[in-house]
Amino acid sequence: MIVPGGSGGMNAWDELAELFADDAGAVAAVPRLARHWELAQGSPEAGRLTAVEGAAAVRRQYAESLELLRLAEGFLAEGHAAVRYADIGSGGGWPGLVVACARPGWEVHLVEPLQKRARFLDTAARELGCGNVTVHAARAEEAGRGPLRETCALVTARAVAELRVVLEYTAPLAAVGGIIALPKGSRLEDELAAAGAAMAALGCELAGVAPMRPAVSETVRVAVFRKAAPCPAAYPRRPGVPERRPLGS
Ligand SMILES: C[S@@+](CC[C@H](N)C(=O)[O-])C[C@H]1O[C@@H](n2cnc3c(N)ncnc32)[C@H](O)[C@@H]1O
Repeated sequence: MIVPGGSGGMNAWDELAELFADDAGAVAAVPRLARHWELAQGSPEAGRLTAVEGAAAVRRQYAESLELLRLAEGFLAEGHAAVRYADIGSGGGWPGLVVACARPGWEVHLVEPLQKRARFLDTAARELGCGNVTVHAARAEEAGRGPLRETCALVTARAVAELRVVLEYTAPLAAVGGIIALPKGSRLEDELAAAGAAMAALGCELAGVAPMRPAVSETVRVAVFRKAAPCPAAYPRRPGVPERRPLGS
């Protein structure tokens, strides 16, 4: 468990490095992640990026992002040294910019429609020396019809929408055979039960549900989908439609 820093003992960033000690990329990224946190807190252009503070932020934002990466990689095909990866609704950069820091060899695309957040992501990526990041100031429904369509080995989205909606945001970007990894809380079973029609329409299969290690989160599990078939041209629907009329509703 990550505990608050303070006088003596390990601070939360040291604890983060220890939690991911077997991931050299994550350990090497920790100083840049700490710098990202400073930038996020001090960014007037990005507005209020996260409600959590201090050591809790290190666990909620950074450990959960790295854990999502760890679990998703378990589902990626062998030989994924260079991966095109997209994060939808990146907000202040969780998990997309965290992954970019931990996997500098990956091509990372952050999709975030709010201009001030997209600007923050772009500035932060440059400040952190993440030359592998492209920020798309666009909605998922737009990005899913652009050059990224069906090209990504991995797509994530954290805290963006309910499952059947976020599948329509993410599935069009995943290559056939690619992985969509979505962290979810206690409503996962209900959301999965409601997502059957969306999965079938979008060419996705449930590959597994992977709980985070308790030291990272007692509650978050990652629903992992494999893109089994090409996404029909009808998806994603026009901006706003997936949320207003979720598939299967
Ligand atoms: C609650 S925030 C989560 C941000 C970040 N993923 C995190 O976990 O801290 C949701 C984000 O999704 C973005 N978002 C909402 N609808 C979207 C859409 N249709 N396409 C892409 N991003 C969207 C919002 O602008 C916002 O930044």
